[in-house]
Amino acid sequence: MFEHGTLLITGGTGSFGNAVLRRFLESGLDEIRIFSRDEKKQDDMRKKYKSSKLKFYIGDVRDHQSVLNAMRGVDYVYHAAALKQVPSCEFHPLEAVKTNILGTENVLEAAISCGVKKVICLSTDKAVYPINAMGISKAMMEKVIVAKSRNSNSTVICATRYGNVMASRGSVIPLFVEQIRAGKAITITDPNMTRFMMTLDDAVDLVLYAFQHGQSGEIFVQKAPAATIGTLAEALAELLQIQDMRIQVIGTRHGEKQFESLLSREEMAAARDLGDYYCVPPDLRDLNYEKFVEEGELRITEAGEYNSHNTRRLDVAGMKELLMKLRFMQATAKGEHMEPEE
Ligand SMILES: O=c1ccn([C@@H]2O[C@H](COP(=O)(O)OP(=O)(O)O[C@H]3O[C@H](CO)[C@H](O)[C@H](O)[C@H]3O)[C@@H](O)[C@H]2O)c(=O)[nH]1
Repeated sequence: MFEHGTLLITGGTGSFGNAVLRRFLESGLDEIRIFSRDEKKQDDMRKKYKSSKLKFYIGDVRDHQSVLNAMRGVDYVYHAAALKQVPSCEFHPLEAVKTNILGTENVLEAAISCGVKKVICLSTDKAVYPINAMGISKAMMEKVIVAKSRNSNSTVICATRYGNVMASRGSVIPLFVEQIRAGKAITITDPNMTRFMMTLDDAVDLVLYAFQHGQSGEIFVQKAPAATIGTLAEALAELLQIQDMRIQVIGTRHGEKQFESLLSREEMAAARDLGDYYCVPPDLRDLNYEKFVEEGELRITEAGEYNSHNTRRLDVAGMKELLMKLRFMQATAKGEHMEPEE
């Protein structure tokens, strides 16, 4: 899709950064810059990809100067750097503010001042009706994105929002597999809890779509099916041919929702349905606030949110089919060991 140019990936050593990089290495880009704090992971990537297109920048999105140094001469930015662990953000909320909110401000300001053409920022369903510090900081990040997009004529700024990425590092699927392999009981929080189920490949498709079609201030949302955790556990047991799987119900963890929402009611009222995706246009009410204070909208009253309880629900067969699209599960079902999806 890119004929030429330079792409900067913040958080480029993480799973999203890596997945996007793999796709973009085959594009016409001249240079791809990986920006992260992690020297060791950068070195691993250098050895793994062995590409002269790749350039590595040590820095932190919290440090404006380090972002600016990496931004000069850049055409496109994929901003994936974030603190994304729910528990750590809960205990250290100001760290989430610094990385997720102020770090994004730094990236966008640097991009605007360096004349970058397009920036795509990564968000999460936990930013919708947020209840934990990670989600709240990502919700604020989205507000910063939309506010910045109002003031920037030359740099297009968009976001993509996802549900859970299946089999990502530290997530429930590799955990259940590990527990099953060790002959332990699997620890289910609540068998009726639902989550959107999405592959990393789907996530990358949405980034490409946003780079191609996004207008400033738009948030692109991946439509996805959902499943209960009980269904997920049953599907895994069938795929791994476990007859007598033991289950321990441990209860809901702190900061955890029974279901996730990908679009709020207000957003659903305004969203464009693009088939596989929704596009939420920016709120362009001007700074006079008149419409905000004095006018309501009936279409908001009539709309309903889009969440993992009311989206298409996978049964055990559907869940198995989706799981088997993952390289991680294909290897696991054959009894091979594979690291979680990167
Ligand atoms: O032992 C467990 C762990 C999880 N779950 C359930 O499995 C689902 C998914 O849990 P994950 O931990 O895989 O994903 P979360 O939705 O909790 O959030 C994860 O993905 C987020 C990114 O969106 C953050 O990275 C976060 O820290 C990380 O835990 C949830 O319903 C959870 O209750 C269990 O049943 N048992």
